[in-house]
Amino acid sequence: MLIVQNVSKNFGKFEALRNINLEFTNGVYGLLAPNGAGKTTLIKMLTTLLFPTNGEILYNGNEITSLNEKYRDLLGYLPQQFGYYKNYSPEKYLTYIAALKGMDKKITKERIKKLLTLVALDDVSTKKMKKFSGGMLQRVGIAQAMLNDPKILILDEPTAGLDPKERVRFRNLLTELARNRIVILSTHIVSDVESIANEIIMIKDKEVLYKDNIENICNVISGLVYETEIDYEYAEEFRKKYFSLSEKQEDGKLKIRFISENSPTFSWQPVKPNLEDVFLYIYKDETSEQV
Ligand SMILES: Nc1ncnc2c1ncn2[C@@H]1O[C@H](COP(=O)(O)OP(=O)(O)OP(=O)(O)O)[C@@H](O)[C@H]1O
Repeated sequence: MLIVQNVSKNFGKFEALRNINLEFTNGVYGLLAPNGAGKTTLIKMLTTLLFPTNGEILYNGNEITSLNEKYRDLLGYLPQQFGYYKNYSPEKYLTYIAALKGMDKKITKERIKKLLTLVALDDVSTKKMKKFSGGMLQRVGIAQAMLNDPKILILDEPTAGLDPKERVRFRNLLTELARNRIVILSTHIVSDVESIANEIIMIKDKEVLYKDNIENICNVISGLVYETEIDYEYAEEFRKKYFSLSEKQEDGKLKIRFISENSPTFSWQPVKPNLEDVFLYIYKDETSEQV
């Protein structure tokens, strides 16, 4: 089990994270927050690239930095930007990374073959990566992070640049990988984690706001989400009164999904909140550019 205990991180006088407490067992965890909330900072501490200013991170009761190599052997990490050599093939690249990790040559060969099949790159294993799509490169990145069969797999914004089809494939792969390990996935895109995460962690104002399953998180705004149809002329006034979640043109009217804490009128349809609704509501004060 991986435990983050009373962890804070300051950069000089700037406080990036405050009093973070988290527990991870096997499964997929979605670290979901807008850009700049501190996801990468938390991930860098989990991967020992940064040290907490206060508090500690424990793996099976031991402080991770004191475990040194032993911890890094348990860890697979795909950073936001992963470096690869475009003139290398996936096979050559993975062999190179395995050598850097000091892995046994015989084991390496077998392992690379299996991993390339797992990430569906076996048919291009000897092709140079320079012609690969974003999705193919991300899968090479995952294979690289999986080389040592890690107990903890950490992926920082792994779906950036993937098309919708590649995202689906990627999600299915993660579910497969999470059966017997901790997978922590950071993203600011709700749909990346909505269908696969066992738990969602949301960070707001430098602290953990929620760490729970999706149903419980959605219950936070249960009874507050509605849909209704209004005339376009009335839209601006309506948006001032209620928080608009989404809007769609339908038969000359505006179909609007929104949050209201007032008692409903007869023309409002109560609807079940989803994770996107919670995300938009929780981070409503952040600029839309950040979200
Ligand atoms: N080395 C650093 N020195 C000073 N401030 C930093 C440093 N690294 C991060 N920060 C600040 O800490 C805050 C959190 O940054 P972080 O990169 O962890 O956010 P994030 O949620 O991962 O966003 P993104 O997805 O854009 O990386 C930001 O305000 C950032 O400017």
